[in-house]
Amino acid sequence: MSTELSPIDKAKFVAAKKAVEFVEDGMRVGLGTGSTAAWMVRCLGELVRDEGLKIKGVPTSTRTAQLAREVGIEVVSLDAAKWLDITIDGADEFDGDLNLIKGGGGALLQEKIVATASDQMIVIADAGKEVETLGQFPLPVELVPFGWQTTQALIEETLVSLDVLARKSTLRMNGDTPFVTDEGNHILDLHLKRIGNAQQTAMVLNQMPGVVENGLFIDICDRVVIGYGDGRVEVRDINAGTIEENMLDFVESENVFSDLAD
Ligand SMILES: O=C[C@H](O)[C@H](O)[C@H](O)COP(=O)(O)O
Repeated sequence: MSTELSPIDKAKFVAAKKAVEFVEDGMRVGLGTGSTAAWMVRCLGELVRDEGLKIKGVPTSTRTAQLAREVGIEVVSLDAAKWLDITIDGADEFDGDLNLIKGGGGALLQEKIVATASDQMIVIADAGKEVETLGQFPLPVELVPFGWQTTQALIEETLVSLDVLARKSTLRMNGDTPFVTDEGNHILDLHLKRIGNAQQTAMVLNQMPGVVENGLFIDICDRVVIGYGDGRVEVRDINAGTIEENMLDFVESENVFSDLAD
């Protein structure tokens, strides 16, 4: 079974497998969105089914909510949970300070609300997501549909004052129509190449009328679990640096793989 996985999927899987070790019985858990987070939801589902782990999961997208229910996790709303013990989510990029770019899958708004309402946020990622400076991955910005072109023009104008290398932006599409988020908004992807001051960029973007949220997660993530294609995992803590490195076994979770729908 494991030989069917590409090295990148193996890396995502081992990161997810390691991260669920931080989830304890009775916890309220924020469930991220994306291909890496999907592994984590499946691994949690396995613990719920096979080991009787009792958790309440707060999903960050309709996709994740559906998957969580499929694998047997009790799903509750954030308002019902009120506060979360832990959130585990993927990322598009992370830097040495564990600041992130998220939103490649368009779920950044719910993801940021959920992560911010958690005692700790753990990011799971393959090693290729680590960057020296954020910005090679296009920065997603969620916009209300009303007047989005005006908002885009305002953003492009304002980028001139920010420490970024490039300033192109594109509306994310879903075929011939604009992509629509779970909250009914659009996503503008900012092709900045290098974001010199991520905190300032995040603040300036969020002050603009029409902008709902941006994909920069600054000072939110506590730990990153980095997975490698050969099964190695590294746990990096915001305060303590690398706190654990080991190898994980692919075979023990064959039932997680066999559940895979995509
Ligand atoms: O909106 C999507 C999320 O921020 C994802 O967590 C992020 O795009 C990473 O996704 P993946 O694990 O599929 O690379």
